[in-house]
Amino acid sequence: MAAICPHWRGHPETQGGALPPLVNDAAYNIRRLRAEFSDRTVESHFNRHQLPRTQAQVRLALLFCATFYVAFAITDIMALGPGNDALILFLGRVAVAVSALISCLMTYWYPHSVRRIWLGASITEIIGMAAFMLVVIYRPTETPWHAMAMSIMALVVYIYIPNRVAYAVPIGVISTSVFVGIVIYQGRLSGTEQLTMIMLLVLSNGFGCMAAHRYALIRREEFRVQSFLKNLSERDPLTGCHNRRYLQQELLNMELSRARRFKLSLAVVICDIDHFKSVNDTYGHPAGDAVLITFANLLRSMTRESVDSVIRYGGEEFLIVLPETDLTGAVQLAERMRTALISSGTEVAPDTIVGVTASFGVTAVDFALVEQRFAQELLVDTADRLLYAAKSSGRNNVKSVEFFGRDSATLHARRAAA
Ligand SMILES: Nc1nc2c(ncn2[C@@H]2O[C@H](COP(=O)(O)OP(=O)(O)OP(=O)(O)O)[C@@H](O)[C@H]2O)c(=O)[nH]1
Repeated sequence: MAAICPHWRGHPETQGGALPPLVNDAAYNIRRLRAEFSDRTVESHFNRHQLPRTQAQVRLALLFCATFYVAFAITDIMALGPGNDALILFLGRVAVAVSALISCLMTYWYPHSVRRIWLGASITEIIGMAAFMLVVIYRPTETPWHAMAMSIMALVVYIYIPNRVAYAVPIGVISTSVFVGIVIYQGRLSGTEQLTMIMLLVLSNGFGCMAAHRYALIRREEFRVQSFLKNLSERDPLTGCHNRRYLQQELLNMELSRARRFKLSLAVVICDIDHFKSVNDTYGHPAGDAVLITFANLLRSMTRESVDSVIRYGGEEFLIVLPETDLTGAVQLAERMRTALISSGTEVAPDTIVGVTASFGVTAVDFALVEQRFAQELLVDTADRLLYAAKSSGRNNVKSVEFFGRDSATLHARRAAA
């Protein structure tokens, strides 16, 4: 039975080692106004990448703000004296602290969710602003101090508490407007004082917005450069496939430990274009390159996006890692690839189509049966030996064997090569 599971998706966090999407101008465009990547996949990749830092920042920022918020209750009591008014303000301040605490706890309860961080931060900010409006209403004689506090709070919302710019800006602007409305309604400031206060608040909001916007852009620019370098070091520039370095340093270890942990099957296919040298010799190196690209595209188009990985293993040799796939499924796939390659061709010059065949070595390990540990190279070596067995027995065919660990692999590979 083929065990290819078309809907398999790794958890976002366990995909930590996964490559970001290929860097191209369109995918990594930043929408200047929103200060976010225009491509949603890239934006969510960016947010996942930032998640641990965002969680740490949000916890520190909210707890720091909540502590100060509650501490300022002393000034309520000093201004209003102990009584119902001070109690109402105190309850408002406690509500902010509770909301901040819950938002911090949410970063532990939902450690993979960026959206919940934004939700928690936004709700705490809104409750904080609402509680502050109560202070403004109950302590109407201290408007200049409130205006100063409002400026600081707006800056905190824009810059200090991590949030989407698209959420922070409306929260900052609306709460500042409500504050100005209350102050004008209270009518304790002269026209000149009101104008001065409004201009100062516009200034702090403007600077806050610009700083938040600039910070969001800078972080995305950094991410774009990092992704570009990661792609350079982990992808083959000709075909866009992963390169051998990525396979050996990250991918195979990650997939093997995942398969071992969940007792799943994992298949490895190595394939190599037959008589590729003669393509180069007959049509030239650029034509050979074009054939390699066709082959790589065919392999990629026949594997599951974000699940399987196609690696350019050598010159004209490709390795495919198929998670949650047993030997039967992998052999079926290799056969489909082999026949698809026969019926495809590459136009290397006007009216010149080059057709090639390929040989395949396939192996799979079922961790429900194999408990012993083995070096990742052993699995790849087994597939490689099967490839050479396929080459020796006339090319354009598929050789396979189940991998049972060190000894059985050698035994089976020898048997298959015989
Ligand atoms: N065009 C092109 N050729 C490459 C590239 N990398 C390796 N090659 C060529 O691939 C060819 C591999 O030749 P061989 O190893 O003899 O294999 P083959 O001719 O395919 O023969 P079999 O594998 O035994 O069927 C060599 O001529 C290399 O120069 C590349 O990036 N582009």
